[in-house]
This record gives sequence, structure tokens and C-alpha cells, in this order.
Amino acid sequence: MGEIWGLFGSKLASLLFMWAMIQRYFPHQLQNLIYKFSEKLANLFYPYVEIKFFEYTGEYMKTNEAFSAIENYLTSLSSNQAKKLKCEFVKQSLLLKMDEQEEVYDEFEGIKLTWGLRKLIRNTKSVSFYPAEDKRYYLLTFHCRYRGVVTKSYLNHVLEQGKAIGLRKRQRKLYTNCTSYGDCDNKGRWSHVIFEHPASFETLAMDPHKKKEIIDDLTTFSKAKEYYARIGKPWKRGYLLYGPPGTGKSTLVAAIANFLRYDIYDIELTAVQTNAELRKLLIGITSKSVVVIEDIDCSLELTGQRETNLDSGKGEEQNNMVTSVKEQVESVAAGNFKGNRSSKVTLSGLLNFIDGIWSASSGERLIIFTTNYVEKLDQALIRRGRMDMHVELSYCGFEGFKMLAKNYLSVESHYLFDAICGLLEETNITPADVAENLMPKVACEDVETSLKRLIQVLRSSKEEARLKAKKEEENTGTNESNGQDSLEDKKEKDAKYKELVKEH
Ligand SMILES: Nc1ncnc2c1ncn2[C@@H]1O[C@H](COP(=O)(O)OP(=O)(O)OP(=O)(O)O)[C@@H](O)[C@H]1O
Repeated sequence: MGEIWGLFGSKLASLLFMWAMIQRYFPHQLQNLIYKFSEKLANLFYPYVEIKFFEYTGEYMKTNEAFSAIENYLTSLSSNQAKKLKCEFVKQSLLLKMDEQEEVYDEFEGIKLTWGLRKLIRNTKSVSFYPAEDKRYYLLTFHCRYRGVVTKSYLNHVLEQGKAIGLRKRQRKLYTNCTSYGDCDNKGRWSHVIFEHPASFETLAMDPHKKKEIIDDLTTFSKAKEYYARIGKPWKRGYLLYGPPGTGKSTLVAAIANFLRYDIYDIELTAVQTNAELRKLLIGITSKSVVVIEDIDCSLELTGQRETNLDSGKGEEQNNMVTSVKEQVESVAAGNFKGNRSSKVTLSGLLNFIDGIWSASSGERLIIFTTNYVEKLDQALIRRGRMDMHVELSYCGFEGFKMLAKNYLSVESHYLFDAICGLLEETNITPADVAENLMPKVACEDVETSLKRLIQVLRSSKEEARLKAKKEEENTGTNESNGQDSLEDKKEKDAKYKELVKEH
């Protein structure tokens, strides 16, 4: 045995020596020939192709979408075949993934393929700024004879299936930006929680026609990738939701995000202090997301400059030319956003800034502004093309009430509905107030008690409104009569004056 090892060692040393000589003294063409020949020889002994899919790629170590898709695709194979597994808790269920150094087998059109999860052995001398897991990769091994089928069909099949599984099990997130002023380590970064709001269009109390219009618009938008690419615009749509407090603006935002299965980015603009911070936040917004700026009229004092310009007869495009978008945003960033009347920034400027940043990325995004005072907003914002859909959320009507009664009390008709219908026509009450009164106040409260409580509230509110109107009428009457007194006084004075003139 010793002799065999000795012979093998000396042959290997001779081969290595010959290879070194070839590399040093032989021309490149000859080297290539030898390399090809040796590769063919190696293929005879190991005729397999290996493909690596790293978890992070590129200079900035971006997550490799192929890695995530493969991970999803292999989930069921892993739970059936792998001996070492990792477990995660996703969407109230357990998700099993194969552990490192494990292998699973797949079959596609009669071809046998092996998937393994590997980790590169790290060079202890080199310093890495990325977590240990960034060196993980999936290794796909198959016979070289199937190279064509694997690279053309199998890999597409894996990526498509993996993406579809990913979408199904995706946990959506609600992102918010750092809202502490002064020193905050997370400035310009998003922090998130899992988004699990139960709102949906089914539970939203709203005019059914308006609801259908929104659903149709969202569906069209979500399928319009090619259309936006063709017209050369970022795949983005703007929604303006307005109406009194408690009419369901935030609920509609949640219902939209749930309908499209998008993440939500809730931007607190008053907490953004520099232009760089705003840019960083906007760049960090991923595709398939709803970007929300709530109470836009309170977030930024953006109307001042715009109003002046509009009043003085200058068009909005002209105004945009005076200060570039970048200047506008920088000027806001330089000052305190809130109450900075001298700021040159306009909402349209902010929207253009967003457009500029997003035009460089391909994903779809919805931007939603909410306000209680639509009349306070800049005309440029109101114009279509910037905020494509304007949705007014108003006081509760009978259709809205029926929806809430169905959700909260599980009733679709009741003898008290007629009375409620009549009262709703005569009173302004928000869906939030209706919902509050329909909620049982004690355990096992029956439907009738809840509806009667609502009727009581509607009657009180109607009476309050009547008294208020009466008071206002009286005040107007007093003012008018005050006005008349002074007119009579004036007449009396005039008469006296004329008498005096006559006397003289
Ligand atoms: N249209 C609606 N349909 C169903 N529920 C509603 C509706 N409007 C309000 N509600 C209920 O009232 C609560 C408050 O509503 P929401 O926060 O959406 O109102 P809002 O218009 O955003 O108010 P604000 O302007 O004060 O932010 C919600 O949690 C929801 O339960």
C-alpha cells in the first residue's frame, strides 16, 4: 500500500511540474488546447455541471432574488428529504428550510438534479462587513448532457414557481421613518412591523359605485407594467383621500394595501430634516408598495409660495421653472418644514422629486395623500396627472350603515333599519361614530339594543344640529337688525343734517 501511495505521489508531482512548465514556456494557443483536452478527460470522470446562486450579489451586496426564489421552491422538497432543517414561523404556520451542507433531489422531464445549500469558508484574515450568511449559496448539480434543458426550461420553472410561492407566503410590512428629532441613529432609514390590518373592501362602508371604481382602477394599475414602460413614465399612481375625521381614510389605505398585497411606507415628513435623508428614504422604498403621507395639510406648509404665485397670475409650470425641483426640496430640507412659510417647496415639487427618483426603478408604487381639508391644498396637487384619483370619504349613508351593521352585528335587515335610514338622511354622522355605537357594550348584547342606541345617538345629533342652526339663525337675525338700527340712525342723522343746512 505504501508503495502505491509513493508511486501515485511521484506521478502527481511530475504532472504538476509538467503543467507548470507548459504554463511558463508554451504559447497560449497550445495551453488552450491542452486545457480543453484535460477538461474533456475530466468530464469522463466527472460529467456534471455545477451552478452557484449566491444569496447576495454585486458591489452593494443586494439580495439575490434568484436565491430567495430557489429557497421558496425547495421548501417542500426540503421538508420531505433533508435531514437537517431550519424552522421559521411565517403567517401562523411553520416553514421548514434545509440547513447548510444539506442536499435534496429534484426531477424535471425525467432529468435528475441535486440542490445543495453551501457556505463559503471565510478567510479569517479578511474583514467582512456583512453577516456570516452572506456567503451562502445554492449549488445546482446535473449531468452535462442536460445543460440545454436545465438552463432554458428548468431554471425558469424554478424561478417562476419560487416567486409564486414567495408571493403567497409573503408577510407584508408597515414601514415608518424615524420620528425622533435631533440625534437618531436611524435617520433616513425605515423600521418596520408586520402589517396585519384586517380592513378590506368588503368591510369598508362606502358608496358601492365609488368602491367599484377604486377596485377597477387598482386592478388596471397593477397590470399596467407594459403600458407605463411604453409611455415612459414611472409605474406610479397617486390617490388623494379627503373627508372629515373618522370617515375611513386610514381604513381605505389599509384596504388598498391588502387588496394589492403591497407593503405600506408611512412617511412622517415633519421628521425628515435633510434632503439626503429624504432621498435615502425614497430610494429605500421597494416595489409593490403603498407610500402614505397622512394629513398632508399638516405635514408641510407647502401652500404659501404656490398661492402667491397663482394669485399673481403666474402658471404653475412657470413657477416650476423659477426653482428647480432639487432646489425646492433642498430649501425645505434646509429649514424647518413645519410652519416654514418662506419655504419655496411645493407639493408638486415633492412629487416631481419622487418621480425623478422612481423613474430609475421599475417596480410599481402607489402614493396616497390624506387630508381633512382638501380646500387648503395646492391647486397643483389637485390637478389630475399628479394625484390621479380623488376620493371623497363622507358621512355615513344608509348603504354604509348596512355594511357596518353586517360587519358588526351580522344583520342584513331589521325592522329598525327604516328609522335609521330616515335619521341618516337628516344627520351628519361619521362611519367611525356609527361603528362605535354598533359595537356591543356588554357581553351578549342583542342586535336591537345596539340599533336602539344608534337611533338615540342619531336623534341627539339631529337635535343638536337643529339647535345650532337655530342659534346661527338668531345671530344672523341680530346682526341684520343691528345693521338696520344703524341704517335708521344714519337716516336720522341725514335728516338732522338737512335741517341744519336749511336753517343756514
Ligand atoms: N368607511 C368606513 N368603513 C368601515 N369602518 C370605518 C369607516 N370609517 C371609519 N371606520 C371605523 O372608524 C375607525 C376610524 O377610521 P379611520 O381612522 O379610517 O378614519 P380617518 O378618516 O382616517 O380619520 P382621521 O382623519 O382622523 O385620520 C376605523 O378604525 C374604523 O373602524
